[in-house]
Amino acid sequence: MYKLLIDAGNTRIKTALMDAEGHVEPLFNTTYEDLPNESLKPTISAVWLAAVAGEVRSNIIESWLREQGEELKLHEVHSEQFAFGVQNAYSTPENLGVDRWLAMLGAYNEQQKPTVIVDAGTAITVDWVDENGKHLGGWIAPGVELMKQSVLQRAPKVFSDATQLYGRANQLGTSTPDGLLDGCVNNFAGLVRQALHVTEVELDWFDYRLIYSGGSTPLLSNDLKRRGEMRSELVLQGLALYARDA
Ligand SMILES: Nc1ncnc2c1ncn2[C@@H]1O[C@H](COP(=O)(O)OP(=O)(O)OP(=O)(O)O)[C@@H](O)[C@H]1O
Ligand SMILES: CC(C)(CO)[C@@H](O)C(=O)NCCC(=O)O
Ligand SMILES: [K+]
Repeated sequence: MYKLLIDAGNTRIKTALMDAEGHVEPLFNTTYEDLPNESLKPTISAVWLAAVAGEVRSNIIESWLREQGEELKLHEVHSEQFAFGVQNAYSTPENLGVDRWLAMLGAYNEQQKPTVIVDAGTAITVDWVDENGKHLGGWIAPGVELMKQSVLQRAPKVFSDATQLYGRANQLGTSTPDGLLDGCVNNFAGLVRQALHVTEVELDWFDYRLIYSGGSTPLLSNDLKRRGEMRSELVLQGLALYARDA
């Protein structure tokens, strides 16, 4: 029997299976539209869900689970004030996105070190956790795709019939579409550099862990990528802590 872990983001759904020994294996990563094409083969005993995308999208997942036939017990995880060694910085802890919460739990339970987590998906979030598991706070900024869309919506002369899919770090655009795509990617890169600046100059951390996750991470320049680890499955690792504990 396996436990099914589900990280339901605003764009994508990422899943993993946890076996009886507590080992976690990735299962699938898909969109809400394509979820009906997925089916559960192994026998599942229960489901652990982290959902940030609201009721409509949670309903899509719940109805998909019902279609899988078995009577599955669904455990929805929410952000807490304190769990698995991590102390939430929010005075209203449940307001913190459960994806951010679980990524911090996943990271801190691997290594009790000062940690910076950058998750670049629909939105870009940055969170800081110190060596005692204290969440110091974080940032929420628009994701790279959202930045592009927000300019397109409000500036009629900016268009985007780009020949390339993504912008380029450290490059200068010489057309409207390239300027827009490159501008958005470099805005993301600038946010990461600012996060490192705050970490090193304001917090005075020097030996710290930098973790990246999310679909836009490949857009960062190599020098920034080299400074961190790519760990897009950390939310699932956080869910696994709850699933193992049950
Ligand atoms: N190969 C890629 N290269 C660059 N950007 C990408 C790539 N794949 C996806 N993206 C971008 O990543 C962002 C969303 O990431 P993705 O689709 O992986 O969801 P996610 O990171 O799981 O986000 P969420 O958790 O919000 O669902 C979008 O801006 C998308 O354009
Ligand atoms: C910021 C996102 C959208 C990132 O996925 C998610 O974590 C969320 O909806 N958070 C709620 C608000 C907060 O974290 O303060
Ligand atoms: K996410």
